[in-house]
Amino acid sequence: MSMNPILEVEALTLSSRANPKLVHNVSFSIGKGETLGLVGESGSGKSLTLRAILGLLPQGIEQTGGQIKSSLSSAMVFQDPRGSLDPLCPVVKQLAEVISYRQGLSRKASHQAALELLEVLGLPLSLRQKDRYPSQLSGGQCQRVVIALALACKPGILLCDEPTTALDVTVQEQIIETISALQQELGFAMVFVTHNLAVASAMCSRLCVMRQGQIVEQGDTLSLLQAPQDAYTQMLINSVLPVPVLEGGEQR
Ligand SMILES: Nc1ncnc2c1ncn2[C@@H]1O[C@H](COP(=O)(O)OP(=O)(O)OP(=O)(O)O)[C@@H](O)[C@H]1O
Repeated sequence: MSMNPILEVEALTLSSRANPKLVHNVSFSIGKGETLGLVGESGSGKSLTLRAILGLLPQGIEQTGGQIKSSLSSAMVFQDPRGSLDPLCPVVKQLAEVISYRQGLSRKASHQAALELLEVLGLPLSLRQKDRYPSQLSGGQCQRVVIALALACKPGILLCDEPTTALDVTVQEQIIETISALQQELGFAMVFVTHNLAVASAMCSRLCVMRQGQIVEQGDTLSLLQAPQDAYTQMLINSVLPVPVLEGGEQR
């Protein structure tokens, strides 16, 4: 648990009619500027936990136990970048509308702020024109826009739900670097969901390992990866494929 938490999730339980323990008794906290990773098998409740923090649970799912205390606002970067954007609205306009709504700026100032934010996110000038739509952007460029949309809310906590899963490996690395650099600059805390333990170890100071709706182990990232206490955590670490040894060469 963090010493001065800005987000405390205490004994969170999320239920649907079919399953009262989709997420069960989940507790963790994060401090200012800290990054906590949620890792674990598919369907273990990572995304639902993020959505509960955001206050946007899917229809049919309810919080039936525990509490979430947060002193700062949250914004979320979803898994599927293209699906997170309105295909019929120009990219700059989508961002300007969020800025206008969240920051109360005029139309002109919001447009200018949107252009600046897209530049910060590394979107080329050609794609920052007024008539550019999401379909004209690559997956990585869409994800940069989605991150810009989240940052337009000036969040104290950025909730990242596998933000690089839909992208190829080189673009994944660029996006991770961009998020890390922005965190350094802006100082937001993150809850970062990933299947990738290498990404988790690079991004997160602490990890929670989830299985079947529960946290089976949590702790400092290095200690947890080097000396996992729970059998499932050990299995998760062992399931990372080693880089094959090339004949006559050393393992890289
Ligand atoms: N809208 C929904 N209605 C009913 N059940 C849902 C809904 N969304 C998720 N669930 C169920 O809740 C459980 C947790 O789902 P969640 O999406 O949080 O898993 P996850 O750990 O994020 O998985 P993944 O890594 O595959 O994204 C799963 O059993 C899933 O089927």
